[in-house]
Amino acid sequence: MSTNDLRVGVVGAGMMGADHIKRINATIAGATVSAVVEPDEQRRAAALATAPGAEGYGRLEDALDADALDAVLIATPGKFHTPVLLPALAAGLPILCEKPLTQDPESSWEVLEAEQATGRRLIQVGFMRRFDPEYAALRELIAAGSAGDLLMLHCAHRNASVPDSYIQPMLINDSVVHEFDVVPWLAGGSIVNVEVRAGKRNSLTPDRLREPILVLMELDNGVIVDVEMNVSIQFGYQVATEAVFEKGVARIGQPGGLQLWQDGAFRIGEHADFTTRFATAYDRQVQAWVDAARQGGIDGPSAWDGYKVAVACQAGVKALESSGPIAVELPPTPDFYA
Ligand SMILES: NC(=O)c1ccc[n+]([C@@H]2O[C@H](COP(=O)([O-])OP(=O)(O)OC[C@H]3O[C@@H](n4cnc5c(N)ncnc54)[C@H](O)[C@@H]3O)[C@@H](O)[C@H]2O)c1
Ligand SMILES: O[C@H]1[C@H](O)[C@@H](O)[C@H](O)[C@@H](O)[C@H]1O
Repeated sequence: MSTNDLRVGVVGAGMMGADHIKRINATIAGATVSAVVEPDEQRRAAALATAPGAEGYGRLEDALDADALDAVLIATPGKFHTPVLLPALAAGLPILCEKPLTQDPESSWEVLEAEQATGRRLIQVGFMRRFDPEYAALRELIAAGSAGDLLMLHCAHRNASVPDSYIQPMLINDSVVHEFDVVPWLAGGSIVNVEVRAGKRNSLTPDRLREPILVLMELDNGVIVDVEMNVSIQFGYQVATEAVFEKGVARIGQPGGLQLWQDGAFRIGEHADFTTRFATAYDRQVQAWVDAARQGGIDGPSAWDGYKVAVACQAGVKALESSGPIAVELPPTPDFYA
């Protein structure tokens, strides 16, 4: 650790938090994990074993009292983001908050108000797809217009399987949440409505879920988008987009692993889960945040972006339970985020 390093407190040392702790100490320049905040003693001890020099705490407030950190990375489950965001904001610290910002628009609005009260934009939301090189290339192509105007996006979001804790609304709040952020960022418009269609159920889907689903979005610039959301596809993890332009078609997220010709067949390796598919995106996201946090700011999706996604998710969950499109209605952008 260099004395100039940003001292990062990681809150929540489950799957994602443990991954970020390793990333910060092994890959990221200018930062060290100085505090691990995790109520579960076993998980805290396991994380501390990978973070030499870090201190362990059960609550963020205790780490703040000990002046143990300069910035906070939040990796608690979404329903426990607000109780961590509010004290971190009150302490005036830069924050990287894993998606979603919070579970609903009301609590996200409360967080926006708390951030505005600090007078600074301190929250970056972990919509890491914006840092994926392929998404960035597609966004540049769309903005350049060299293939003509963008007309449609076909998105596929496929998980091999999901844990027992994954319930029906999470198809939207935990998974399509990524498309609700990245699609407007790619296509340069706002979501005006969301519709969900559920067709034939996968017999391999856990009993508590009804999927795959098709999520349709209309943007205010006329672009329409479909997302196949699928969490029982078995073969691996695949997040792909096909963009249809006036004069061409572009694809991202195609399998890019080992190519193997054997036994009269041709195979290409595919990802098993998001940790490898988005490894570069997570690294770039955390490095951008550390660089900005060292200057006291953020460099990525803002709390306002998180709020807009919370409104889209609320419409998406309603659409899961009804038929036809549900409007996505946003209040005017507060001056602070304009
Ligand atoms: N960007 C991505 O691709 C991606 C992938 C997976 C998860 N996530 C997000 O990361 C976050 C964590 O997900 P996960 O799968 O690692 O969850 P997890 O359940 O594996 O781990 C969460 C940890 O937080 C701890 N925790 C709960 N409340 C706490 C509190 N108040 N203070 C400190 N620790 C607390 C729990 O004990 C647990 O160890 C979620 O917001 C999730 O949506 C993002
Ligand atoms: O929490 C995870 C994560 O956000 C992944 O990026 C997404 O593909 C999964 O569907 C979701 O369950």
